[in-house]
Amino acid sequence: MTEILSRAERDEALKQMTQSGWGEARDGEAIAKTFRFADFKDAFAFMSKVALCAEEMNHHPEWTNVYNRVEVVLSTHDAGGVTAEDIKLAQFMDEAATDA
Ligand SMILES: C[C@H](O)[C@H](O)[C@H]1CNC2=NC(N)=NC(=O)C2=N1
Repeated sequence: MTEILSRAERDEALKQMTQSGWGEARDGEAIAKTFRFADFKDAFAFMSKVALCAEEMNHHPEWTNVYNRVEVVLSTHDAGGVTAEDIKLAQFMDEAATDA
């Protein structure tokens, strides 16, 4: 079972990711980011790429899509907080978004 990150570990990971727009959510039990794309097609292409990675990782985002925006919240439900899996998926999302 993936171990939950300590607050210090999570804050350290977040420090690196804050530059790319990730922030704390749910009182530290999740991380969140809103991605904006040129249009719906690009937003959906991003979601399709991430969906395949999430399935591969067996680690899934909570997300909403409105036209060119994708709002994402990541947390490890089984652990009740932020784990390395969330950081790994967040990093994949950042890369997938730049490919859009
Ligand atoms: C049964 C299934 O393996 C688990 O529910 C997986 C699926 N995807 C998941 N996704 C996320 N974000 N957190 C989890 O704890 C999780 N657990």
